[in-house]
Amino acid sequence: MAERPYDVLPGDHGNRIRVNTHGSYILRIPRLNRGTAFTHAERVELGLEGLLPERVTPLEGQLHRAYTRFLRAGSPIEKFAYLQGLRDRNTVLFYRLLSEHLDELMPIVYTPTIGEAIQEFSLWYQQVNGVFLSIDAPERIEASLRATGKSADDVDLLIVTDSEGILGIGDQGVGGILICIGKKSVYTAAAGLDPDRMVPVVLDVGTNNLSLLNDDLYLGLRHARVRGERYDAFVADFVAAAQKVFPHAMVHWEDFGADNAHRILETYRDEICTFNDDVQGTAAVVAAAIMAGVSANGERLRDQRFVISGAGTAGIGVADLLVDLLRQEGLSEEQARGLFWATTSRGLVTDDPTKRFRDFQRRYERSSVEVAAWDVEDPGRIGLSDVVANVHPTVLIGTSGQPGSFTEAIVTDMAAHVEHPLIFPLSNPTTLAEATPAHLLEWTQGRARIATGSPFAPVTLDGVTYDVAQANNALVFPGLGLGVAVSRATRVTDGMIAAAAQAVASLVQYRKEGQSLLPSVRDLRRVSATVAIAVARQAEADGVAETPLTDPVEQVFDRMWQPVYPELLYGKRRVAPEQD
Ligand SMILES: NC(=O)C1=CN([C@@H]2O[C@H](COP(=O)(O)OP(=O)(O)OC[C@H]3O[C@@H](n4cnc5c(N)ncnc54)[C@H](O)[C@@H]3O)[C@@H](O)[C@H]2O)C=CC1
Ligand SMILES: CC(=O)C(=O)O
Ligand SMILES: [Mg+2]
Repeated sequence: MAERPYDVLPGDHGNRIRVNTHGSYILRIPRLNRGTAFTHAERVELGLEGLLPERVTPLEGQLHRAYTRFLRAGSPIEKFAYLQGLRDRNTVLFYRLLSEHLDELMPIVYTPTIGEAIQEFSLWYQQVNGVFLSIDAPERIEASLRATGKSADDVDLLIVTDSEGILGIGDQGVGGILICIGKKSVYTAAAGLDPDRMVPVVLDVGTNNLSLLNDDLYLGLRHARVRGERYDAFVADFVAAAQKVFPHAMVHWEDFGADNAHRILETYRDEICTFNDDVQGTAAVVAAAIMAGVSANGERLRDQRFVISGAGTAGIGVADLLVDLLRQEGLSEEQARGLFWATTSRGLVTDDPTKRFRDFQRRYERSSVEVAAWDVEDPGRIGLSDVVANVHPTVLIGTSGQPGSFTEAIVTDMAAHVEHPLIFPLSNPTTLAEATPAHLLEWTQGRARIATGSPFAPVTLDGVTYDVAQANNALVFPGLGLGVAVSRATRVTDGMIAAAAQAVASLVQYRKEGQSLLPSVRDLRRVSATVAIAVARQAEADGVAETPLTDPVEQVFDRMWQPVYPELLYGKRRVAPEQD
């Protein structure tokens, strides 16, 4: 292999780098570039004299400038574009800015703004660091992974989408690469995964989005989504190539359509180290919020009745993990499943053979005998209001992408039977939330305990300020990825997902009305480290860890990349950061 422009040397949180190039190239490599922070001595040493304005600005000053520039960018999508440019110019500055203003920048680099950026991908296109794989050229997969210039030990994580179910905005074709890039940013900001050690990948299998197919600017394959055997063979080819080129990398699947999400996870979970964020990451964070809410009510999980509105990728993932946790409370699988009612666009999942429910949904089917006794509006489609009226749920979870579907009538009905209903409108982006926290609190006179998918501002009602928990898988996947990397886990077990949920829940002691059910996004680094330690310990307990855990706290901390300018080793010399 040709000499690489730089090598990250072991130790010092990934911040000792050997530079193998010279001059202006250095400014074009985001991991090496310090822009105006290069001191005069460094500029001489590295051949950068005359390529930068005279005045040196250390990192602190650059942060001030970048933040000022960020604030001046007008709309959220302009802020997104600014940050995208910054990330591609200067890795350290971007991640330092993100870490220092996490709650302000996350909604830009992640949900909700990322949804808009994905929809506008082809118009706003600028080169991105990721891999584009075409179903029409499966023979190129391996070469494309190798074209990243990374070798077997360089990659911890592949973040992969086929873009069929991006957030709640559906099929977005090749633009889905941006969700992988957004997740990558969160992995680094939250858990310190080295940004160089992750590769975003889009599997371009075509799109059924007619607006994209009819858009001259659209950059992906111009044909309908390929399904069936060819699709499965393409995914299998990808997995085989990934195993060959990056044998130690976990494969993170993101935003696949419901069928493929569950099927792919089932196919590969016992074969490779893999994880579906929408199914398992969401499940862990939602379970954590439910555990916090249930214990705030002085109850147990087994005392609850759960209604899942939107029995798709995320909804069924949540139900499956809750069933595992209910079994830990002593219920049988059947008893645990009996506490769930799940709805889809076709209404309540029942054993009605005339309805086309999917296999993974049928695990939660209710018997026709049970519902025959219900008083319902339309027996042909038992909707959410019927379910709530007949079940009196204590927990209502929204993963349907149907904005406003938690109506005032449904919520007041639920709250008429439960002192503190747990109501989680989880759909993203913000515009797709099933209800707003302000409405939920107003309709329940402040009694509802709420968690949302996208961020919402606190709500004040009758003198109480309610912090709204953001039940987003961002509280889980970064720590999970870090725990897997530290332990070099060869599989992601159900136990590791449950451990992640319990780790998040352990960080919340619900003491006063209005408190959030989950730790704040501001605390993401602490949350992720806690999740990582729990996951690594569980990997060891489950016999899937390749690296022994001698001192998990130290091992996790050591592995976390810090956004500071690295020590550059240039030839035989050391180019020290920030000295003039
Ligand atoms: N907060 C978080 O961390 C996460 C939130 N989500 C959100 O959940 C939503 C769904 O995502 P996925 O599960 O990936 O999508 P999906 O397409 O797999 O599932 C959506 C489900 O909603 C059902 N549905 C559609 N209309 C309905 C209606 N009127 N009533 C009841 N059910 C209906 C569909 O039949 C389908 O089963 C999205 O908005 C997504 O952003 C997803 C993953 C993580
Ligand atoms: C958060 C996330 O993964 C989703 O909305 O799909
Ligand atoms: Mg997702």
